[in-house]
Amino acid sequence: MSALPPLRLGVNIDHVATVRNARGGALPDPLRAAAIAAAAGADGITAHLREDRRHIVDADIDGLMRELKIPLNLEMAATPEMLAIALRHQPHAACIVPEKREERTTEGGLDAAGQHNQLKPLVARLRDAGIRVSLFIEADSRQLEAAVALGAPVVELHTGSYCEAEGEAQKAELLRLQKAAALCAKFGLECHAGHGLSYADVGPVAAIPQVRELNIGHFLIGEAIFVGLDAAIREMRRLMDQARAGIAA
Ligand SMILES: CC(=O)[C@@H](O)[C@H](O)COP(=O)(O)O
Ligand SMILES: NCC(=O)COP(=O)(O)O
Repeated sequence: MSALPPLRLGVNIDHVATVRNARGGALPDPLRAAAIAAAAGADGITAHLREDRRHIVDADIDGLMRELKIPLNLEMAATPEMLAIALRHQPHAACIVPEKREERTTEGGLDAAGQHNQLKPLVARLRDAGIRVSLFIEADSRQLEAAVALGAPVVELHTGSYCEAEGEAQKAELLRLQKAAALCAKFGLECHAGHGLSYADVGPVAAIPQVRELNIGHFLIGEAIFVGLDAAIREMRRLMDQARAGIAA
């Protein structure tokens, strides 16, 4: 197999802000986490400005745009408020994610097919502003076709079901991701993946040749409590590169 394109690691710093907000103070500072992640080899930072600001808040996005030396991928719901914020900040990328106030975390992919009319103008506005638009969707051909119809150049495949499954069920979920990633190449979509990934399950997803970027957060921030953020990121990077080397050989 010819040399694969590099696999980027986006570090999601949401849950540094979760710990900070637990006491309502300024520490731990998500901006410090972003700087450590960049120094540890992260290719980008992902931050999810939720409508309820349960973790990342507007001032965090202001600070990241002011200080970050690597690309920011702003995760956002498809709302007029978030569109205005994205257009004001002009981050490198914006990833449109579904949001429910009562959810503990993202529970599934965006229904790009069912929300075509709502999403079309929003995707166009972001693209016209030069922001790389991705849609956080299920590994499903109908959603991939919808992403093409919407003019989104990138999709991020939801890996939550894969991470939660075990045994034969996890193999089936991995096959779903592999097939969707192959369809991305056929459709001309750049393929990313994320949600729930850990050391234990990142390898097979990193080994999908069409996947160009993984966005990983919760596990890394949790691991950082025990080994430090730099070491956690470097180990994730090592596992990703090891998996990638295995298919490039
Ligand atoms: C879309 C996704 O899977 C995550 O990037 C998202 O940020 C999860 O939401 P929380 O970070 O609030 O758990
Ligand atoms: N889009 C996925 C992401 O940014 C991180 O998800 P998680 O690793 O925090 O579950």
